[in-house]
Amino acid sequence: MTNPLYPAFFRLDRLQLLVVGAGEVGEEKLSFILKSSPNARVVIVAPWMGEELKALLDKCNDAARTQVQSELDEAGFGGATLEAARFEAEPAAGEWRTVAGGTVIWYAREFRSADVTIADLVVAATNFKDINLAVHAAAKAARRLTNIADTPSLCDFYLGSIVTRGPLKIAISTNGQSPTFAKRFRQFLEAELPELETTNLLDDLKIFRDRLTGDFKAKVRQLNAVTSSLLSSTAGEAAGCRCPEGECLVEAAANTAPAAAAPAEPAEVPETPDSNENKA
Ligand SMILES: C[C@@]1(CC(=O)O)c2cc3[nH]c(cc4nc(cc5[nH]c(cc(n2)[C@H]1CCC(=O)O)[C@@](C)(CC(=O)O)[C@@H]5CCC(=O)O)C(CC(=O)O)=C4CCC(=O)O)c(CCC(=O)O)c3CC(=O)O
Ligand SMILES: NC(=O)C1=CN([C@@H]2O[C@H](COP(=O)(O)OP(=O)(O)OC[C@H]3O[C@@H](n4cnc5c(N)ncnc54)[C@H](O)[C@@H]3O)[C@@H](O)[C@H]2O)C=CC1
Repeated sequence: MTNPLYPAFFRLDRLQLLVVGAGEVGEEKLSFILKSSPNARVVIVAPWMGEELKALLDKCNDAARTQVQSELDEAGFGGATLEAARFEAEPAAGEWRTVAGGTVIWYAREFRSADVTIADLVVAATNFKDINLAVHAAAKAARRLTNIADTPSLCDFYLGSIVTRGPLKIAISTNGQSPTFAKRFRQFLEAELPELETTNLLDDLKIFRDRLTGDFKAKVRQLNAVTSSLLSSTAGEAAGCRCPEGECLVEAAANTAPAAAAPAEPAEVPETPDSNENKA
């Protein structure tokens, strides 16, 4: 079977998300969305909201109340954010903030076609096929990107399992074939990828990258040289080396760190088939 899905990473603080339905599935979708993108702006339309989702949102809100601006800035969530979308002259049944400046607003009523106009992305998660179909029809008529949770064939995009390690974000999809495998593979990667070392490695690489001078090709050469140990550690594993607890990566991070402190002269590295030098 072919797999033509194209992954992209959305900035949900700049986009408005509409979720129709706030029961079990709405809770599952929103818990992962807010975990990965706590700065998201979300509008929920549903006559009732499940207790678990309410509890999750209350917890986010409580944490947000004790948040101080400096912590937000430090976590990279500072600065201007977009206002959350609202339905004019309609009272919200609930409004929650998150630590990262995200907002969730709930309107306790049935879905109306015009609701989709406030959103860039629409997720339908009600337990009624006909309502989900109505959400799909309205969203597509308004050319919104649409996810109909119970009908993969109507989805413009799938929600994936997500692994976050500092700046590294990995999204997993099985092309809709086995969400349970996506979940298990997430758990596998979460267990394998050390949080601190992965974050440090990427932070060092950013420092190194920011200090590079010279033309594009020279920069690519230096970045390839300093990261080549990452590939050799993978090659080591392929050759039978089983490093427990992600030690290969830790080692690679350690080897990379000194280079981050003082960028080396452009190193001559052999061309590899995946060399990026000619790509902008
Ligand atoms: C197409 C897709 C559309 C979409 O929702 O975007 C879709 C569709 C459906 N899911 C169903 C069931 C389950 N979904 C999960 C879990 C997750 N589902 C997620 C994504 C996706 N689910 C998209 C494809 C992703 C891909 O390409 O792989 C994850 C990854 C992300 C997320 O939800 O945010 C999240 C794991 C998050 C994590 O833990 O990391 C579990 C397991 C569990 O809950 O423990 C079960 C029960 C067991 C099972 O069926 O596997 C059903 C049948 C409903 C029914 O039978 O009534 C449908 C409809 C159908 O397939 O027809
Ligand atoms: N994609 C996925 O990962 C999964 C999808 N599903 C499918 O998702 C669907 C939803 O199931 P649950 O969340 O368990 O249902 P649920 O009964 O827990 O919640 C339904 C929600 O829809 C809302 N709703 C009902 N009528 C509405 C209307 N006219 N307008 C707006 N909101 C309305 C309710 O207020 C409630 O919040 C099912 O069809 C199920 O097959 C189920 C499991 C996983």
